[in-house]
Amino acid sequence: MSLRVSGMSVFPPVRRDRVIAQLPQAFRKEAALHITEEFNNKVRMACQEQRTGTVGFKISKVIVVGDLAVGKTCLINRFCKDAFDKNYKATIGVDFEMERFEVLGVPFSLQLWDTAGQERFKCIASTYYRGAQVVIIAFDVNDIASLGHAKQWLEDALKENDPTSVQLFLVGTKKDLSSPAQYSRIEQDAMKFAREIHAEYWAVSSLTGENVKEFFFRVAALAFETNVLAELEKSGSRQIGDVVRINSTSSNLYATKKKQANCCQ
Ligand SMILES: Nc1nc2c(ncn2[C@@H]2O[C@H](COP(=O)(O)OP(=O)(O)OP(=O)(O)O)[C@@H](O)[C@H]2O)c(=O)[nH]1
Ligand SMILES: [Mg+2]
Repeated sequence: MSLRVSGMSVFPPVRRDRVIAQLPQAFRKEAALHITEEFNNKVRMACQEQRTGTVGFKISKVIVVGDLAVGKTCLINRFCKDAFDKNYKATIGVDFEMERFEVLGVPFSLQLWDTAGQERFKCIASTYYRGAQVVIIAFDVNDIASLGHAKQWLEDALKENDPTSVQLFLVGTKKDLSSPAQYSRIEQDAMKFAREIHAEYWAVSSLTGENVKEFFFRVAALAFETNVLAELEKSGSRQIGDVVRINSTSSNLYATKKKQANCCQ
């Protein structure tokens, strides 16, 4: 498991290509979590006003689930390391990456949990599902069966979480391997399913990098927006600086960590 948390006490400037100033748009408007063009106004104002006083650690937990070998690890590696490995190495249990962003001037991190698709590791992997704010269900656009299994992955992930507060993404992988005609056929089914489960639909290629950055930017932006809105609602007139320190998602993360320690020794 690779743990890359740099600068816990002081925040070094975030990478310039991880700065999100505008709301990134959905891949398909017909299967989007919401279709507004800009960040929520309340969120923008809160970030603007508190820009200089903001301290602390704002973070969302993201889990990536889906059948074995659909390309979950490659997707994360393309985004976090700009690397692609054509050889399959099964994830054993889970893997973990931390990715730092700056959204509307506020530091924000995604904690990305890459889980195993292989049945024999599923039991370990599922102990890490808890406390997820975002669930990404990956399927291979060249393998209709992997889309069929998405529902089961969703159910398993939601068992460990509050279904009303989780943001869902359905991601078709390996787009480079399909012809436009094949792709558009599976896209119909995938978008239909995405709408049924209230997920946002994306299609990506980790080999070429197509839509990978756009996808994670969208995930980061929507997770951030939801996170801040929830905190604003909870805190009433409290400042976003306070919000950061008592973030409920982070306390969930600690709960997950404790659970991990119990299960995996
Ligand atoms: N052509 C192509 N191959 C891909 C792409 N993404 C992944 N692959 C290949 O698919 C295989 C499986 O990729 P992984 O990312 O390891 O799959 P996984 O979902 O993490 O698998 P588990 O960890 O077992 O659950 C590897 O051989 C990758 O090289 C892609 O976008 N295009
Ligand atoms: Mg993997």
